[in-house]
Amino acid sequence: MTVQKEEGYVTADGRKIGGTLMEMKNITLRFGGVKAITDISFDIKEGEIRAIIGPNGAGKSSMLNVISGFYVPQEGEVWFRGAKRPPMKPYEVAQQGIARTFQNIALFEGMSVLDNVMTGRLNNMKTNMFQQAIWKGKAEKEEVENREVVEKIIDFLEIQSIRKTPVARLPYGLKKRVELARALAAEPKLLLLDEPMAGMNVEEKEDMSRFILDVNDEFGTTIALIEHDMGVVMDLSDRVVVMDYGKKIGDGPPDEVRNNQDVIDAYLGVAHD
Ligand SMILES: Nc1ncnc2c1ncn2[C@@H]1O[C@H](COP(=O)(O)OP(=O)(O)OP(=O)(O)O)[C@@H](O)[C@H]1O
Repeated sequence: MTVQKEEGYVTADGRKIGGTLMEMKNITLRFGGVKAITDISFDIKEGEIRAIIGPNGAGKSSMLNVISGFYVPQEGEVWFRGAKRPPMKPYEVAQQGIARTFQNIALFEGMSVLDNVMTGRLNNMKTNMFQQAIWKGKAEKEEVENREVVEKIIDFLEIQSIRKTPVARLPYGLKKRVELARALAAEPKLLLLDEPMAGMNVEEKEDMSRFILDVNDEFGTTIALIEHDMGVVMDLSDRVVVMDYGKKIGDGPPDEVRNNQDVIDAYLGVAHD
């Protein structure tokens, strides 16, 4: 088991990483007889970019789904912002400040980019539909505030020119960027990215990498991601958890993980499909 440290650290490039934001303690998740995750512990610190990697079927998606509240593990504890999290619905987890993107894009294809990004703010709205109907002023003020946040993110991700375009008409790489914009619109404390580069060409991957780094830098958003592209993972991440057959076989900065013999055997050095 890893030693959990409360304090932060300074990265090789001089960024200050804060204390523990999330802690997974001895998580075990089963689907019937299949153990997708076996007794895994790790933490995510404020402001860091944390990757979860491993061969196909290692349990990465299952772990992301535990973090996002989609699956409740049979054993173990999930701690977030210093408190043990009781079993929660995904929307409650979202309200706590955890947003995510999906492996297969999950946008409203017929709606414009702007409207899609606005849906990311639904959890942040204080007035409900009834209040909006009878209390126009307050709802209008909220709408203006929401618009401001959304426009800032649209500018930041450089998608101003397509804000009125229906998502269905966009190329794949831009759709992925719109999905990132929608997740950011919730102003999350922790952003989960499920294979953000999957299916992208080299140029699209470079763009996405830059945006992920800029989001982390500009908004201070803590990011946890699953990714198959090893080059991307090693370049982007501050620390990496490596899973294989549901178990944790490595945990540390990219250079350390890269030289871990178990990791080389399981994933990096050995062809795996
Ligand atoms: N809903 C489910 N029902 C039953 N078994 C599942 C379910 N989801 C995952 N599994 C099993 O749990 C194990 C881990 O799967 P998971 O999808 O988490 O791995 P992964 O590392 O994300 O894989 P990939 O890289 O291929 O997406 C696999 O053996 C998988 O078949």
